[in-house]
Amino acid sequence: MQSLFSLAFAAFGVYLLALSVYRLYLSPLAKFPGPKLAALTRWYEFYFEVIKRGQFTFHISDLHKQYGPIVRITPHELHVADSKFWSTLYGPGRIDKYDVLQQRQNIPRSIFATPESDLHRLRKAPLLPLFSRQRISEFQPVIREKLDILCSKIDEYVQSGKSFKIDRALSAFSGDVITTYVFGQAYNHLQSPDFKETFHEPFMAASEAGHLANQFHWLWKVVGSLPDSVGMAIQPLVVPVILLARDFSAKLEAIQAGTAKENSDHPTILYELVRSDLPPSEKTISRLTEEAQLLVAAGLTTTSWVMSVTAFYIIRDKSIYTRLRSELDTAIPDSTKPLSLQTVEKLPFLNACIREGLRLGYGVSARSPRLWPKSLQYAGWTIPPRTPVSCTIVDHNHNEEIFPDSWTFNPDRWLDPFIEQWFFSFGKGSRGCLGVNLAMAEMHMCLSTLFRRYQFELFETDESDVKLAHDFFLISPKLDSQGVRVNVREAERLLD
Ligand code: HEM
Repeated sequence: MQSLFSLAFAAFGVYLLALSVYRLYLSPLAKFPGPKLAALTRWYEFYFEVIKRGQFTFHISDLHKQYGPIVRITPHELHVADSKFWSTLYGPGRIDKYDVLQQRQNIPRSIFATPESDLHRLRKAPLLPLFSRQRISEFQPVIREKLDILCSKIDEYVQSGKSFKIDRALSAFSGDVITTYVFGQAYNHLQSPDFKETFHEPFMAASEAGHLANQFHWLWKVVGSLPDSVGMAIQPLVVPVILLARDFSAKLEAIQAGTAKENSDHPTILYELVRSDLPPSEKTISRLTEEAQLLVAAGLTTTSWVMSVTAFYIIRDKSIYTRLRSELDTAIPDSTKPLSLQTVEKLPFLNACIREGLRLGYGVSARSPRLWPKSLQYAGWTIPPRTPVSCTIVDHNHNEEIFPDSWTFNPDRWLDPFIEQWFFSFGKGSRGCLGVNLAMAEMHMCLSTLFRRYQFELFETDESDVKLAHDFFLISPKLDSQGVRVNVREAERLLD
């Protein structure tokens, strides 16, 4: 028995040795620059993502300073820090995503996580028309209705003189907008006292757990199979995501059974997907639940975070605030009348503030590798076909040649039309953001309303509360941040 054990141990040792020799010297990626440890094992990535909690993105930026614009970051992956390469890598064409990352968010059959480009195309097709400019324009009354609720809640802070967390208010707003569009009914987080109840914490916890699931693909299955009480004891924040998925499933069952009541004022995504000509295998409750989870998470966390970052910088800088207020006062002479998206989306300075907020808020901070079917050329290097290669928005947004003084919030840089070609915040190509029109509509309507109606001041909040400190795929500032806290009063009219 003991000799059998020794034999197995020795065989494992030989296997590890052979694997190491292959990865370091024989692999088609062996010639690419980068640390030997990263080429040898994914534990390198594990250390920065799991132990150091979302630090690999920053470490990759440091590796580029040492090794140049192309670096081997894992045994199987390359990373490029070059803004000019974006349009090639994320350009049009049938490009697969990296299947190793498919399990990280526990939504492997959602469009975001689907690796194969043909299957992705099939799944995305019925969603595209629902997020067109036209459809989002027709959805304005819902955004306006949620804005009215948001303003009525802010009015209570005006009356009481109490400070509040504007990031939580915006999270509740975006959450209620997207859940209304996905299910036809909101979770009414805008009504929760001090916006305490939002999906923010569960989604962030799930997002961080994704780093672990990225290494151990069975993680979500194990957590899902545990009794809730055991799961709660191990990771109390992740269980709400699993409960949420069950709630989404129950809603879908009701829709498929025809027992849920459809809202006729606007199309509702899940009803449309159930009615779509997707094959039946694509319309199962479990598959559509994953799609719903993606839509809510993608729609809520990115948009509300970018709005919070934008709001912070506008409030902090008096001259930016005053310029924006005067543009809004002119464009919206009567702030009590229904706001039109078509009016506010044309405002140059508001637009510039939002683009700059997107630049410093990033939206998504992690890499998203693509696998090209053919070999790719980059700066004299030939990248073998189907090698996972990525660029990161954080590197691009701090490219000092394109965005000089890149850590400064400077909306004016977006007033030069030349810069538009470098706007990558919503990704590119067929895998680019599905929700860009909805996100832009929410940001324009919400920020113009808030800054037209109210005068905000920061309360015990500084830049570290909005600065990316942990890449959990979603953006996280320092972990002990208390949020973006503000005092508020009614705005006085500037132009009379
Ligand atoms: C400020 C807000 C937002 C930002 C910065 C943002 C950014 C992005 C980026 C960069 C990607 C591409 C990721 C990749 O290449 O792997 C993406 C994908 C996606 N986004 Fe957004 N997003 C925002 C808001 C939204 C909203 C409101 C929705 C609404 C549901 C949404 C839904 C999606 C979906 C479904 C995908 C996956 C698309 C696909 O795989 O084909 N996003 N987003």
